Amino acid sequence: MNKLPVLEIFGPTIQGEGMVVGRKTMFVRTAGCDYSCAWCDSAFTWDGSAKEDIKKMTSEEIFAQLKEIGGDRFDHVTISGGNPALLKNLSELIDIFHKNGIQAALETQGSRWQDWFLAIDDLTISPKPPSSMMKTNWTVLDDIMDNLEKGGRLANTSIKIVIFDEEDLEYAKSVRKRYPNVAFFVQVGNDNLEEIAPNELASHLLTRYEWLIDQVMDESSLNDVRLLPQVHALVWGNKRGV
Ligand SMILES: C[S@@+](CC[C@H](N)C(=O)[O-])C[C@H]1O[C@@H](n2cnc3c(N)ncnc32)[C@H](O)[C@@H]1O
Ligand SMILES: Nc1nc2[nH]cc(C(=O)O)c2c(=O)[nH]1
Ligand code: SF4
Ligand SMILES: [Mg+2]
Repeated sequence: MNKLPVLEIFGPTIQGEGMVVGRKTMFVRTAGCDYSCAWCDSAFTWDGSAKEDIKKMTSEEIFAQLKEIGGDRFDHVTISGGNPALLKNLSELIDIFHKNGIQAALETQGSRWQDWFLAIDDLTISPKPPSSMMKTNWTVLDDIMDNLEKGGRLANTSIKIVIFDEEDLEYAKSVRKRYPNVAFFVQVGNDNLEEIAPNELASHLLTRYEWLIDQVMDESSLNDVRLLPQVHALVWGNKRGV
């Protein structure tokens, strides 16, 4: 029986980021990542600190838990991590969603391809800028975008770049230029993962948002783009499971 490493199942909540921001959704968060971004807001998925909480679950068990906590109050599930693209066998889970009239979204960084990407309804690829300290493998990312285009999935796909500084903006510009036919989002980086007061964080992130808006407004190579903060961070701060 195919089992998946799961760290969190929660919702319904709003999708706080990117292409379907604001949409009511459930979340399934898988364990494990091939990256270790300097500013990862979900480091517990890969740094060992939540090792004891990882549950090996079948697709049926995951769906049963989603129904147990979400009832009939959802029709959309976002799979995030960690990097869910490390898992070969997510087709079964996506099939269960679709058979039950539920759409599937994915959050991944574009470092690995899986054939089941072609079945995802809202696919977010989030390549990592220099501030993350990670290095983009352009060959892999080109292949992913190519496979999605050949599979007729570009309308279901978006690119989302998190921005902390000017160097990240340059990186975003190069990604935009490389993949001009894909919906493109820039997202405010949260550089205060220790803050526990949501209002303090919101006020700080809105200042960062204004800075990002100013930068992008001045940039002719970033015209057909959307800029967003993480809405869940504005509402709930750094709280987990929201
Ligand atoms: C935790 S990651 C999991 C999915 C996948 N590993 C990825 O990075 O795309 C989910 C999203 O949160 C973003 N993210 C992580 N840390 C962040 C931070 N400190 N500020 C803003 N966005 C962040 C990532 O770039 C990604 O788009
Ligand atoms: N509400 C909410 N929206 C999100 N969008 C992407 C998230 C993620 O961690 O992947 C996330 C999350 O953790 N919570
Ligand atoms: S790729 Fe995603 S989960 Fe992995 S370290 Fe970076 S932000 Fe965190
Ligand atoms: Mg998150």
